[in-house]
Amino acid sequence: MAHIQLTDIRKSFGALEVIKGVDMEIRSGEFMVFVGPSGCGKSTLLRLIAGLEDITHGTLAFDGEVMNQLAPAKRGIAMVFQSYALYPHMTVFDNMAFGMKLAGQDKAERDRRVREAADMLQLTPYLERLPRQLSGGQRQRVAIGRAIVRDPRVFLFDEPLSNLDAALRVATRLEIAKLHRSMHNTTMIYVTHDQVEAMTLADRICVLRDGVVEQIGTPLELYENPNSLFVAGFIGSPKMNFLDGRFSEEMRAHTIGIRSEHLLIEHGGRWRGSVVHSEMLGSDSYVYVDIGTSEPIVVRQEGTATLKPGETIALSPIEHELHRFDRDGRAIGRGLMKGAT
Ligand SMILES: Nc1ncnc2c1ncn2[C@@H]1O[C@H](COP(=O)(O)OP(=O)(O)OP(=O)(O)O)[C@@H](O)[C@H]1O
Repeated sequence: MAHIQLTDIRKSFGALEVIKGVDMEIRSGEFMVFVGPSGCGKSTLLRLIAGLEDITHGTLAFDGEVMNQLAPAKRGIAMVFQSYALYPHMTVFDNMAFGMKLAGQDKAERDRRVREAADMLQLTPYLERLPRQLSGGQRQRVAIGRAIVRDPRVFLFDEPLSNLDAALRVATRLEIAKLHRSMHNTTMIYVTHDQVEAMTLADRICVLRDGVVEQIGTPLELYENPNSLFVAGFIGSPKMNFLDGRFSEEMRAHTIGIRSEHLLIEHGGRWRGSVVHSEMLGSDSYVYVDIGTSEPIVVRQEGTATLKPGETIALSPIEHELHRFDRDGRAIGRGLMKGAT
């Protein structure tokens, strides 16, 4: 259990500054997810918190205690990486118990903790197996189990699911959500590229851009009220549609944004266009429509889309769901402006 405070954290590699003054508070027991484009500094920020990189400037504190100079092993953290790095010649049990053995914990306690973690992660039937006799998802659960038994104050995950196939990712994502509920006192920080992981796991998401924090909020806050074009375009799948000034004149915005589920295909709709392509996902469909913007806009329709490429259709936005952005990409409000026609 730790409350984490980052104050004006900066990190340079030689002359290159990659973390450029980050202020952030992560509450005790919170699940914080870092997202952002490749190279924005997510992993570096996590490694600074872990103590795997030195902080160039600023203060990192856990529960008010400054961590900057403290060795990683003394911080009470456990980290799970993309590669599981299990010892190939050791059983699952020994892999999980090894750290405690090194720390001199007695056998009965090691046994108890490993069994408890194995139970939590449904690994009990595999305790005597070697890593190579496990699936990728099971191996990653062993890596998580090995971290749990250390009873960390802070749990750090760096893209732990990115080596797994789609089905295993979902299953292991659910395990991690359950784990957070059962370890509700443990602060967790999780780096991912995956929208769904970020939206489903996070209490709050931090969107990083080029070494600075762009916005921090709950998944729904970021989805519904992004404070910039950048966050609007980054959070949500499919991506928010952006329409330029030609479409937004009466809204007095430089750009307007509208999510795929807030567009209606209807006769006499406001924008005319032609269908480029439809994707059927089973429960719903994405229809791509060329209305004269630089990229086709995407419309979500329930069920199976029956529209054919080349068909002309008309679309209307649900007006109060529009997002308006100024010339600098800052959000300036939702819906039509009062008094606009
Ligand atoms: N040890 C290092 N030496 C020099 N530059 C580094 C080092 N580690 C990271 N960088 C640089 O710092 C920047 C941020 O890297 P980082 O790995 O934190 O990004 P990221 O957001 O995690 O990216 P990705 O999503 O691709 O993993 C990048 O420009 C990277 O090249």
